[in-house]
Amino acid sequence: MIRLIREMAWLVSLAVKGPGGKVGLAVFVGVFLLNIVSIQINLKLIAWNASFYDALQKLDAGAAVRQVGAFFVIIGASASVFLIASYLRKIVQIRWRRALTSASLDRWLAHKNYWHLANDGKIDNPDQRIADDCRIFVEKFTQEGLDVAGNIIALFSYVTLLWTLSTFPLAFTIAGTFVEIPRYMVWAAPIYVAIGSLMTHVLGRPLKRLSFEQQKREADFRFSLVRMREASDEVALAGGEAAERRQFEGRFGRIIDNWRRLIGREFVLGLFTRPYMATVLRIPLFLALPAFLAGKLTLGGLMQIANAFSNVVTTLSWFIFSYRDLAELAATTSRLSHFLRAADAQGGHRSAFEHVRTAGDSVTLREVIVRDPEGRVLVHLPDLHITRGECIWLSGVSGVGKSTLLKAIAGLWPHGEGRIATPLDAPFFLSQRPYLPFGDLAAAAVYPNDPREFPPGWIENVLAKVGFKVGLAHRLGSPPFASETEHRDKPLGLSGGEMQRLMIARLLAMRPNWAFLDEPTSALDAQAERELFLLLREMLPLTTFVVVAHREPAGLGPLRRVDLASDRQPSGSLSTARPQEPAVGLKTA
Ligand SMILES: Nc1ncnc2c1ncn2[C@@H]1O[C@H](COP(=O)(O)OP(=O)(O)OP(=O)(O)O)[C@@H](O)[C@H]1O
Repeated sequence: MIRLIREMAWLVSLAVKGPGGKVGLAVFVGVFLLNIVSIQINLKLIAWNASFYDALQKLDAGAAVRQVGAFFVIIGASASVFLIASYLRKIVQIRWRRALTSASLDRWLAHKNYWHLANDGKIDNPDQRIADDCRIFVEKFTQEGLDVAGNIIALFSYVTLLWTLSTFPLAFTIAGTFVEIPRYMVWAAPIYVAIGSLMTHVLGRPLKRLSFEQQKREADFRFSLVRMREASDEVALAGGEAAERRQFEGRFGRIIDNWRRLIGREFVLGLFTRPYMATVLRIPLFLALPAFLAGKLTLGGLMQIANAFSNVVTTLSWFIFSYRDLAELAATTSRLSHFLRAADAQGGHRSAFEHVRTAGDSVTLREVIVRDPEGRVLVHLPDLHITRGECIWLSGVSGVGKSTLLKAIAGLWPHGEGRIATPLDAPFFLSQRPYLPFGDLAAAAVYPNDPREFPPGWIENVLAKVGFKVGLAHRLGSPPFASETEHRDKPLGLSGGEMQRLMIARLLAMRPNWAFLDEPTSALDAQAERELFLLLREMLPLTTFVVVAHREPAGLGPLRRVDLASDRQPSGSLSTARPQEPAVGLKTA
């Protein structure tokens, strides 16, 4: 519990420190003050009960009419304060959600944490945590947090009132003994609520776990739908509808299973809380009845004390009424803080490789061993020195570890050892599976740059050079180019080869000194590949190219071939010993 409160405080501090968070805090304090005003108005309403019912008892028509007028004034004030407070609370929610989302995105994107977290598999559905959990946390916290604080003050006010009103004792004889409980209405309230809270807690305890699980399963289901949308071509061509349907139903079935458990538990809890809520306004009347019947209270006094009592009980019962929301707030706090802490921990993540950036004009690998996550050796490179302007062809059978070696050089892959020295100027890495961002063809061509940074016609020219000619103007969209935040629902509709041409255009746009390309032309015929490589060499004469390819990349000029032989240790071996023979052969093609 203390840990949960600490995590909650940490999340709130992130929201407050973020952009607009401090103003949010000021508004939050304003809402809190309005809540106190609302308590004062409620006290007025309790007092109104005495005046109104006493007027009725005395059949004083003038006083009764005045009290009707007073009632509308009090209710008008109460409604206004409620509406203003509720509007301002939503303003706080906007500000704090923005700040918390921004803090989450910062942590997720920093140090390539999104990559490490995805590969570790420790954090499920980060998208849900950023999109949903930030929202739920802020909504629930601003609601429940204000309620806690407001209820503490309200409780103090109502108990004081109840204490002043309930001067009469409860007297009875039990087994011949005379018992007198002074101010029994004050004691009855907490006892009544304590029993209620205990019952609620016992019956509702599994709700937090179930609510946590429900959010996770919902996110898993949604992710599978998004994945299918992304892979619509592949699924359609493979005729995978039935298989996809099966797994959708499997995931949705898991939602239903947990949902049933959740509603079952809510039902059990409701068996207690519904009757409790229904009786909370009447019980005080019954409890104060002996005093009224004994003539110690007027009708107005009875109604006033009943109101004060039910206010004490309702305030104390806040825990019971809000159990479901509190369970959701607790689950969301755990999910979000777990995610943010994991991202923070990744920020301090140390690769097993010794990465150095040097001022020199070379990439040097010394005694580099790349391993898979289980520790098996994939690649052993005793010594590799690549100088500026060279072309390296990185070859080897499928699965030997070529892509993984590139990821290790990029500083992503953490499993292995050895020294990797890279120059200061940022190398360009092209992944085997090209990524298309939201936006039009121009945005995709120069990603991650902004197309608006390029002179008019420049991107079009590069695209034409790499082979986009037909319908290029239409595909580029009309300037100014679509914003990168604009959602692109319609796919760009590129063939595998066009996608690779687009990546070459990207390379030309970036003009890096160092380019590491993972199977950049595997979808193109030999003639097209040669033309593109000749173009690259012509336009980037000083760039170093390290190309992973299954066939010799012709057109880039003289090549040095680095062949990564398949030399894996037997499956299941966790040995850290180096292979007997170096797994690399250096040949000049
Ligand atoms: N994220 C990962 N988690 C676990 N193992 C991985 C991961 N990525 C790669 N591997 C392991 O590393 C091996 C080498 O993969 P890699 O993609 O580097 O091969 P490759 O030589 O580029 O193959 P190909 O020529 O088919 O693209 C794979 O067989 C796989 O077992």
